[in-house]
Amino acid sequence: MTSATEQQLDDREEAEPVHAPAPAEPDAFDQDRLPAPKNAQALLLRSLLRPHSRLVWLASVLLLVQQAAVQAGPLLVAYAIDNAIPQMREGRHGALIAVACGYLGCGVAAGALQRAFIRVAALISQDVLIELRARMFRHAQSLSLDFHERYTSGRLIARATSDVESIRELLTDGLEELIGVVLSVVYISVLLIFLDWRLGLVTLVSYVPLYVAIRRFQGRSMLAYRRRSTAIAAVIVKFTETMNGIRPVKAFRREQPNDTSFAELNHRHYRANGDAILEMARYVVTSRLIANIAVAGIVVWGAYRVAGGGMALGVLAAFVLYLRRLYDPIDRLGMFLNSYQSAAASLEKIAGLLAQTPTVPAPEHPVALPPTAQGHPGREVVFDRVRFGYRTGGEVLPPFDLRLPAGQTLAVVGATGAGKSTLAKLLARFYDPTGGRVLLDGVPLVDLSPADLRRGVVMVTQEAFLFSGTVADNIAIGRPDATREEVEAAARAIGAHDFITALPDGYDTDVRKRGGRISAGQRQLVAFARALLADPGVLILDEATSSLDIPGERAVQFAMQTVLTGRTAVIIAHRLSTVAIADRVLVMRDGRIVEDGTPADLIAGDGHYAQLDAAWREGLA
Ligand SMILES: Nc1ncnc2c1ncn2[C@@H]1O[C@H](COP(=O)(O)OP(=O)(O)OP(=O)(O)O)[C@@H](O)[C@H]1O
Repeated sequence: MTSATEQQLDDREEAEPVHAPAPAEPDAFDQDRLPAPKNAQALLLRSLLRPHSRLVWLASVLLLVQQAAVQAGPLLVAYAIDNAIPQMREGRHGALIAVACGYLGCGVAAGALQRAFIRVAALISQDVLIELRARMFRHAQSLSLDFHERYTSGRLIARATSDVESIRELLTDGLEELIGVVLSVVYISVLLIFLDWRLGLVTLVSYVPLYVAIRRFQGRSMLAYRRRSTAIAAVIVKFTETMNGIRPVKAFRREQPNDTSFAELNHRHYRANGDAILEMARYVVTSRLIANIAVAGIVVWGAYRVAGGGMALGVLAAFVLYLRRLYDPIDRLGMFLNSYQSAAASLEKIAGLLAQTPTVPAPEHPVALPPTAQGHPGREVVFDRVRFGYRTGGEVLPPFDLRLPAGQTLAVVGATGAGKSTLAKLLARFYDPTGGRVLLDGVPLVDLSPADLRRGVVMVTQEAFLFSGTVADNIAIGRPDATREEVEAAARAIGAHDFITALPDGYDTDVRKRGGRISAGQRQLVAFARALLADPGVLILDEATSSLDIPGERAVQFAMQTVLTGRTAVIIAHRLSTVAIADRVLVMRDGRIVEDGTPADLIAGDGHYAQLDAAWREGLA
């Protein structure tokens, strides 16, 4: 589990001053930006757009033609000044009418094409966003437990909300303008050269300092956006972590310190945002200055040439109109680049997340579990020279062998940190051993299909988590195709039927809306009913450490015995009463099995379990 301390360390890592020089290479340990192959972003984008390739082509053609219609205007003005007006002086109005009709036609066509483009682009962007969210959800669910223990749920929420939102902003607001500006620069440059190559060349020369300014801005603003995106993720992480842990927050009066650390994170986001805006302001000032110098130079030179008869007045007028169209959006280009940078930073993070592969992969060629003996759901479990260490630390379980015959109930006891949960997690295949194999009825767990594995082994965790939905839905998670009768039968067998029917809507009570009414003991009963319905061959119970009242304790004990009947079971036991019902007890210390025997045998000895038992009994007395 990611402890609060680990989280704070992560937060502190992210809390570097914003103005500190950014590292040249992204830090691989900065978990907000997971390492990904270099072209992961491009591949992701391509894979998202591929199903819409026809629409992408259609949108491109619409935009190309629309820009051509838009850019025809100044050419028509030049024609009107240099040809239509002289013809009017001779009493011929045809050319002017043709120009006016052409201007109007281009305007109407540009509008209609833009409308069509917006509709097509909206179709593409909506589909891309839906697919992206679905992929992230699917992928995050498929990733193994060790990923989720390192990458907090707050970070995942940040990916699915603020990062997807910045991509949405680009797709729905910025992309059309960005491509429009690029297209208009290309069209206008060609037209300017066509109108007057000398002045056209001067315009092209002005692109050099503009290009330098844009590149500079892009580099700096990318860093600013990365910082901003990391900062907003930290804000979301802090927010979700605090609200998820609202009970300990209240119990330990953490409100004030939380306010302080949240304010720091919030302020960090504020500063990162400020940096991005400042970069934008610098760029706008520089690009305007360059544009104004270029326009002034071209107008002066153009005026001399018109005065000297080397250039038509209409051509100069068209030139000035085009220059306005060229340089005006260059300011806005910074803004669009900003939204592009922000989306690129987000896409980078999402691509990093999607590039993660499960460390506990499903087998390519699954092996089927053999059927169990008639009327006997239990399966044999074998740990064969198994050893294990978490990725982030040393060896937790040195090599060991363990065989559980089908139907045996094993209680695992030991001090905190002894390795009990780790052993259970290996059996549930939340992790794969670093060495050796875990076998279920002779089949290695790594060879079982996910469906067979979940039918074979079920783990009931301490917190007995309830999902939003009704009580019946929560029980049916054990077997989604179960009928209401089967759900009720499981609840009855566990002894949960009476309390469930006493709830306001019985089995249809929404556990989230009325979650407060379901006590810790009752939650455990629901979790047992769920496990009973799932009917696994092997059941792992991580017994809750919190003690219940005596009737609650009895109810849970009864339910536990019901659910264990005939199954192979591993119970991480914290109560004497639980160990007493086990066929066998395993005592663990520092990852090693130090005692193994029946409860009676171990009590009769003078080992660790005998001492533990004596202490328990003393406590009870
Ligand atoms: N996700 C993890 N990453 C790294 N180390 C871990 C992780 N989970 C547990 N550990 C370490 O592995 C060792 C065994 O932990 P484990 O949770 O299996 O003990 P336990 O006996 O179940 O303890 P408890 O009774 O407190 O739950 C401990 O040293 C613990 O710090």
